[in-house]
Amino acid sequence: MAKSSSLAALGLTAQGGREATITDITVDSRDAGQGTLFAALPGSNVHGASFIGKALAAGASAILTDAEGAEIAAEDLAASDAALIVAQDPRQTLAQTASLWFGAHPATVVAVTGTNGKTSVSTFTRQIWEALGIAGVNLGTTGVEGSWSHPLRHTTPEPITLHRVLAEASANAITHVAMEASSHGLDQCRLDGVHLTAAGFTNFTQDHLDYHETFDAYFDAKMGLFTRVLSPEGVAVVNLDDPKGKEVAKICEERGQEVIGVGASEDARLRLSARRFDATGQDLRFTWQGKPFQTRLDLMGGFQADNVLLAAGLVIAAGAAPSDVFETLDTLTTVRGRMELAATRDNGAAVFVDYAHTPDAVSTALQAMRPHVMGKIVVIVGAGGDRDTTKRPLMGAAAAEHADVVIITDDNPRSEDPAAIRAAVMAGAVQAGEADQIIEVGDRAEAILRGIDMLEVGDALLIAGKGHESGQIVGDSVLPFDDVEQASVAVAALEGRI
Ligand SMILES: CC(=O)N[C@H]1[C@@H](OP(=O)(O)OP(=O)(O)OC[C@H]2O[C@@H](n3ccc(=O)[nH]c3=O)[C@H](O)[C@@H]2O)O[C@H](CO)[C@@H](O)[C@@H]1O[C@H](C)C(=O)N[C@@H](C)C(=O)N[C@H](CCC(=O)O)C(=O)O
Ligand SMILES: Nc1ncnc2c1ncn2[C@@H]1O[C@H](COP(=O)(O)OP(=O)(O)OP(=O)(O)O)[C@@H](O)[C@H]1O
Ligand SMILES: N[C@H](CCC[C@H](N)C(=O)O)C(=O)O
Ligand SMILES: [Mg+2]
Repeated sequence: MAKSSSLAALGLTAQGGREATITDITVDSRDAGQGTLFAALPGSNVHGASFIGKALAAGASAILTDAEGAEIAAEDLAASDAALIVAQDPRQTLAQTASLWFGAHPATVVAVTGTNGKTSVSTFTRQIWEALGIAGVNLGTTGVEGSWSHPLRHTTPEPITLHRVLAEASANAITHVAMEASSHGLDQCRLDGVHLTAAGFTNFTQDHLDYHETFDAYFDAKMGLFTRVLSPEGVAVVNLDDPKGKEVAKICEERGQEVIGVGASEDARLRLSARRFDATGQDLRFTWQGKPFQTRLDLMGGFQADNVLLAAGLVIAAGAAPSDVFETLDTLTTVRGRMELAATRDNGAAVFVDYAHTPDAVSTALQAMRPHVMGKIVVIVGAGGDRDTTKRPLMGAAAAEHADVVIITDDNPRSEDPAAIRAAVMAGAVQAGEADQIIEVGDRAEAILRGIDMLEVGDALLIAGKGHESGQIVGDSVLPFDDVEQASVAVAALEGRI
């Protein structure tokens, strides 16, 4: 039977107390039909209210918008008998409505925010649950992954998609979800209808200033996870080693949330006490409420250990026994495209693919490689088009500061001139000027081939920026491109195997 609901059952009150039967919900007038609730949202390009007339013509039975939207579409609305719901923040109302429309979501949902590490932490959280025999998925940049999977367009999907996916996960017997809360998603209240058990904070550095404009606005958007979405009964798991960590913990404590501090900091409840790196990973010693534990991680880079401990904190916050959680840590495997060993030359030199696409991530990833690399480090770096332009020179500078050879290439140029993006990255690299060699190779496949060709015994290459991505966005086209695949093809060609 086709689904339908009254406005009241969706928690909505229309002007004049009008009722309507809702058969579908959409934010896009082009998807509206008979009985649809059309949410006309204020957008970054246009107010969705400009399309109310179209939605009504298609048969929409109710319109959700704000006061501005009601004014924009006043004529169309007056001529229609559709119900009108005017909300102060229609995005937030939509999130609650979508939650009621799609029904129950898995009982345990945790979310993680921070500039870098969200995908990694949510993936490790899911891996720990699986090792504990719990049916869990992670949901974010890499889609829904785990015992049930589903592709996604956004890191944090808009509420209609999000709640549809959560309901489907639930119907597929998934009980636990670890999701990413992007700053765009938080700013647009995309996950406000999700009931969270716990929420995590990784770190705060520069990204997305094109959208948020200031660091303060960007930080406030992220803090919405703790100040708005996670209830006072929820548990906050906070990386205290980040310069903003203590401030985040204070914000959470003021809201009445239990805080599990993680990191090397003295105050951390889950405290990293020592780590030793070797060629294939690292050994960790840590304490939980003062009690010592140790584990082995077959993961490259100190930041991966930070992410693993945050994930362990989230799993504990969601109810698992700490000692059971710690026993699973040596089973964790590399997150796709995050410090992933993509290929090895016959001389032993390693090629890593990593999703570093912020200045901090480029420097973290390169510094993470140092203890594992005896020779020189070569990095291939670029920056995405139609994204924060101010991060480009900073990414170039981070590359030149921490690598011996820098090859500047294209990432996803999108609508921009790739040469201009490369020039901005180059300007930062040249100004930092610490690398022995800085070159520009626009074509990414050629840059990878040249980078791998430079590797001698003991050297390593980092291919930064695109991680798991399987395409390169040039203009409106997505051209097939996979860094891991290109690296193995290049190694095979250079070793004379193809
Ligand atoms: C900047 C941004 O986040 N924009 C999102 C936002 O679009 P918008 O509201 O600004 O769109 P708009 O073009 O102004 O249109 C306004 C409204 O009119 C509606 N419309 C438009 C045309 C029409 O014919 N009929 C109609 O009804 C649109 O559906 C929209 O609701 O709401 C849309 C629907 O929910 C999103 O698809 C869209 O994501 C765009 C595509 C996007 O690329 N977002 C990226 C930047 C993003 O969100 N990224 C983060 C990850 C970032 C990270 O951490 O790395 C993510 O969570 O994925
Ligand atoms: N804890 C961390 N601290 C600093 N850098 C990190 C950390 N974790 C990951 N990174 C860097 O950030 C890159 C992206 O990691 P990840 O995909 O987990 O982050 P994300 O926050 O999900 O990114 P996105 O904003 O694209 O969703 C990694 O490839 C690595 O270079
Ligand atoms: N979630 C990030 C991913 C960036 C990945 C990088 N390859 C790029 O295209 O800039 C964004 O959309 O800004
Ligand atoms: Mg992510």
